Amino acid sequence: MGDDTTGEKQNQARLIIPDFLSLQECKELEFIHRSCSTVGYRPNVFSTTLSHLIATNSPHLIIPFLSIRDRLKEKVEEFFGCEYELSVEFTGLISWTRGASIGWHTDDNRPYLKQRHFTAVCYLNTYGQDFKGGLFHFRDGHPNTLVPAAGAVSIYTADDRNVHSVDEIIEGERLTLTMWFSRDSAHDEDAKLISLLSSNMPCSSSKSEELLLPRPASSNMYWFCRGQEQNEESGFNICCARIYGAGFDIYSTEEQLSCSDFSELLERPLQLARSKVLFEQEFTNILHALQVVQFLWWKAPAQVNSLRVAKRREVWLLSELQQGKIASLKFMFVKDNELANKMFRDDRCYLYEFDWTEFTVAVDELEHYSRRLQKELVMSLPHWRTQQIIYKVPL
Ligand SMILES: O=C(O)CCC(=O)C(=O)O
Ligand SMILES: [Fe+2]
Repeated sequence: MGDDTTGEKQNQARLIIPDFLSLQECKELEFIHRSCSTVGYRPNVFSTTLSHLIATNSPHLIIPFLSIRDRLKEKVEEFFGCEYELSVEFTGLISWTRGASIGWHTDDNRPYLKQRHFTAVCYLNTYGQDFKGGLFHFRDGHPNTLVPAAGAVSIYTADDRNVHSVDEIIEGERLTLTMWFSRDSAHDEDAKLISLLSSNMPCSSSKSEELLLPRPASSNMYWFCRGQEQNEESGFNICCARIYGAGFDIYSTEEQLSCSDFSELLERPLQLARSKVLFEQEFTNILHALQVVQFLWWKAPAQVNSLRVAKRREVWLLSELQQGKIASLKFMFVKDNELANKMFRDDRCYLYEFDWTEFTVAVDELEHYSRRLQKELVMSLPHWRTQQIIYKVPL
């Protein structure tokens, strides 16, 4: 994000820090977003909120947000001189794809947004490398244009000292971690999240050992259409499109693929295939399959050297019949293949030399990763309940 862009100290209205997050932190949040996001609140925008993670049986995935969230809040309070006064009003991963943009606005520009006092936007990927378009502009003052780069954060007041806009995305997916802070503790998201967690968490000791697997929300939250009109005859399911976009196919062992219950199909066990080869293991549902695929792409470069020996799984060559089934599934879940490809096809996943052994390691590694986060969550929750605040508990 440019050179020294430390913002307008004169009126203390904005602060830009180029390397606030490590690349590893950016990649981990990217993994979470690509595994869990739903269709967002504006055209061509996707989002992953903390409450959504809790509601879809993935509460442990809020753990990677915590230290970043704590550091950001501290930074905002320090810069604006309001130590211990702010509440987090919203935390979410937001991605913008082709066609998304926003004109001049302030972040408190609606009566129901007046509680938003400060904004922090962390850029998780990089202009020119991961997406084209999507430059950020402040209308007044300096700096006026920000070129998003992974790890940078931009902090500013949500009022009219910081009228801003984002250029249209031309290609790729522009990803941010966006947070809003309020001086009004009535708008604290932590209290709501803690109460959600308490009602959604497996609390008995036997259950807390059980591996948390994602549970899809209602199918319309994953259905993307041009112009956002809900239409099953056009558009596509974003979870399927992301799996296809990474070079995999989806296979179901269901005897009959019927169109009437087609969205339920994604809530049932599914298998993954690639280049006419089927992987033995069944995944619990489409979100679980998607999570495995995204985990592989997150970890792939490092995994080659992994010493862990995976439990062996078989792979089989697909029969003609199975290939037919794969094609009908694709036809059901991706009506607009051209649009799905434009949005989610990642050529890097095709160039990469794929290997089923490495994939098997990724499946096991994901389980270890989830168990580790789960353990941390179970240990942290009592502290959060007592303090009524969500934070990284030193364990
Ligand atoms: O992503 C950005 O750079 C800013 C987005 C924004 O202005 C908003 O969501 O209000
Ligand atoms: Fe904004």
